[in-house]
Amino acid sequence: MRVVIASDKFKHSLASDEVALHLRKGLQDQRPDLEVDFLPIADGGEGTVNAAVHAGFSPHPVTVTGPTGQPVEATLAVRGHEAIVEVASASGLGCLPGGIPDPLGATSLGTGEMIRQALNLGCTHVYVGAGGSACTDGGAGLLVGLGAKLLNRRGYPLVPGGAALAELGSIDLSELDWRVGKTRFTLASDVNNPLLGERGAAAVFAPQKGANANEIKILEAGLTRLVEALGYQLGERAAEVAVRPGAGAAGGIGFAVMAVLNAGIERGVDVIGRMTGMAGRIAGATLVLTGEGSLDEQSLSGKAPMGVSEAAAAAGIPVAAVCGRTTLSARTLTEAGFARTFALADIEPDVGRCMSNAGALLEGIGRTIAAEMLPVPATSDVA
Ligand SMILES: Nc1ncnc2c1ncn2[C@@H]1O[C@H](COP(=O)(O)OP(=O)(O)O)[C@@H](O)[C@H]1O
Ligand SMILES: O=C(O)[C@@H](CO)OP(=O)(O)O
Repeated sequence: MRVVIASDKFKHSLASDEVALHLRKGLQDQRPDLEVDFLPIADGGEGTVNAAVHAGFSPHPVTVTGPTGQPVEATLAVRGHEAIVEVASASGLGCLPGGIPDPLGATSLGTGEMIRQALNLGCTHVYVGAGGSACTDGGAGLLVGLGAKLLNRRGYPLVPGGAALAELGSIDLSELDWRVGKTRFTLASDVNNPLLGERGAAAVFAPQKGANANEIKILEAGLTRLVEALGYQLGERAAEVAVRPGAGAAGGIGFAVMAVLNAGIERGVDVIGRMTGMAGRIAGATLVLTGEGSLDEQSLSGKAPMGVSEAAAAAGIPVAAVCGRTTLSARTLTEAGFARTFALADIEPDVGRCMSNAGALLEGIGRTIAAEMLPVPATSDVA
């Protein structure tokens, strides 16, 4: 009997492989006979490069400019002519010095620099893994990292960050790295939000980057100006791309890579699922476990647990969700395909203890799942 664990990270408490290890321990405490297959999964955000490396890509360390200007060590995943660039590893919340947010000033420059490194390595298909970013600059920094010139209304180079975009005078794409036009780009997105408006990058994701209500308005004005200024270069295409699903991913990096780099879009979980051979690994299992820190409305719009749930449904295998907390109703969870959902917060209501004690709580859930969701072994299976 085999159980597949394909969980995303629990942000702020456990990485994806830690989640899997604790669940496996709990399952095997209860059922030592159980075979547990660990499938690292991610949705474009944190852990995407790690999952790709598990799938056979080579890690390639690079030093790039972090979200607030300091150097950060990031990692590219490379296999043949394909590269995976993870926004979170160059321009992510985890790259902020001392963890201090900078919602107005944080830049995606390092992600652009990392794409350039991928081009230097001869890669001709670059996946840009979106999610977990610290910035809301519409990918303006990323474009600068690839050679674009952004000038303010007085003709001087624009200050980095989303707030400064309100002062954007013009964008010059003439010195964009020439290899961009010869490269295939795919946005591996964790969300399908548009760039602007109440479902946009600033309104939905800037609060988790430290922005208050007034700062959200400033960032929204900056992103609006970016679309307008790019319109002088790209015509109506700029406004068309801004409303596309995924344009609001990673603080609007989705917009820049689709509008300027002509990227196609795919759900990050589908990209990683394909690379890790998820469908084949799930086939023939008795049960699939997936999850993430917070199972919420955002999860339903294409994050890792949904991709795993769909793959399990296609193979006719039951799937259970394990999460730190969920804001979804029992009915919604069932409709999303989860036979059962286990939330750490239901066992330990104190948030601090729930975060610090996540490993032990997951082991308890693993034991419960083994006892309640797995068929009793035939007597001949028991030693
Ligand atoms: N051990 C835990 N217990 C309760 N909630 C948790 C735990 N770990 C993470 N979370 C919640 O999940 C949130 C992170 O969500 P997650 O789904 O992991 O990432 P993302 O927002 O990138 O999709 C945290 O801010 C926290 O609210
Ligand atoms: O980086 C971001 O702006 C968001 C959306 O892409 O990421 P996450 O889903 O990890 O909150």
